[in-house]
Amino acid sequence: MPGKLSFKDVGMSFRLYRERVDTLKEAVLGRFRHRKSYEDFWALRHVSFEVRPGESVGLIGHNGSGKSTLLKVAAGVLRPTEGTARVEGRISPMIELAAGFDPDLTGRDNIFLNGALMGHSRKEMARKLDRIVEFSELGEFIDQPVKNYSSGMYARLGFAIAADVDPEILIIDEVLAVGDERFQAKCMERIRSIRQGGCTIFYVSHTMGSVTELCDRVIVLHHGQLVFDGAPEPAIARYRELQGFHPPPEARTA
Ligand SMILES: Nc1ncnc2c1ncn2[C@@H]1O[C@H](COP(=O)(O)OP(=O)(O)OP(=O)(O)O)[C@@H](O)[C@H]1O
Repeated sequence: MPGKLSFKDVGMSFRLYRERVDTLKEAVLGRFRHRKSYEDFWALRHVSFEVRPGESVGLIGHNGSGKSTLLKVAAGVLRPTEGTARVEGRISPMIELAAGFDPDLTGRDNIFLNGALMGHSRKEMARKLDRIVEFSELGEFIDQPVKNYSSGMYARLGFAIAADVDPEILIIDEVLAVGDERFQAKCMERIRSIRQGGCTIFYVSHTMGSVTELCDRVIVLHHGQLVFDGAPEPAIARYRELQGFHPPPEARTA
């Protein structure tokens, strides 16, 4: 059964601590300023949307617009400060490189660890192991501690696991960006087939071509607010307009 997601008026704030910047001179002159030593920063505010079973939804926005934060709330890694985020179904998050990996364990052991986190028994994971290792193309590195991996190697393993644990909702963050071109193409192929299998997909990317290709619908975040939710083309146009970006005609869908 494909899963679904529902966000109602979700807000996520972080407390940003400031260092006091009063200089000695200011102190001597008695010009103390009483500043707050922290402020609350809303990375997401009033975000509401639904992802229905089997839908493939894209999430785009400028750097720092709140995409990863939204995915972390969806995956239950962060609890929203306001509102409610509901997830129905087994979610397979590929959020940030190395999330969910224990750096001291080998790639192989991390496959079992991630499988367990997803509710799979050791026996089930042992059945999937060869396929995951083969897809990751890590070769003998699979028996090295993952702290020795490059970012591309992390991404390969992360993707290979997430794509093979029979998710009901597959969350894909920008991880593909660090893989080399050939591996990216292989991942896209796998995502297409997972999508055809009816899995619900939530896809974050800065590569508009892949968003257009993979997504039925696209959500645009801008400074933590949801500013558009609709068809891919107008969503991308809105995103570019907000950035004041006008691509040359030949790059419009790239
Ligand atoms: N743990 C945290 N503590 C404080 N601020 C945070 C924390 N996590 C995220 N932020 C801030 O929240 C904002 C949104 O960050 P987020 O990583 O969600 O953006 P993003 O859209 O995924 O960006 P990018 O495209 O660069 O990956 C940023 O200003 C970031 O600095």
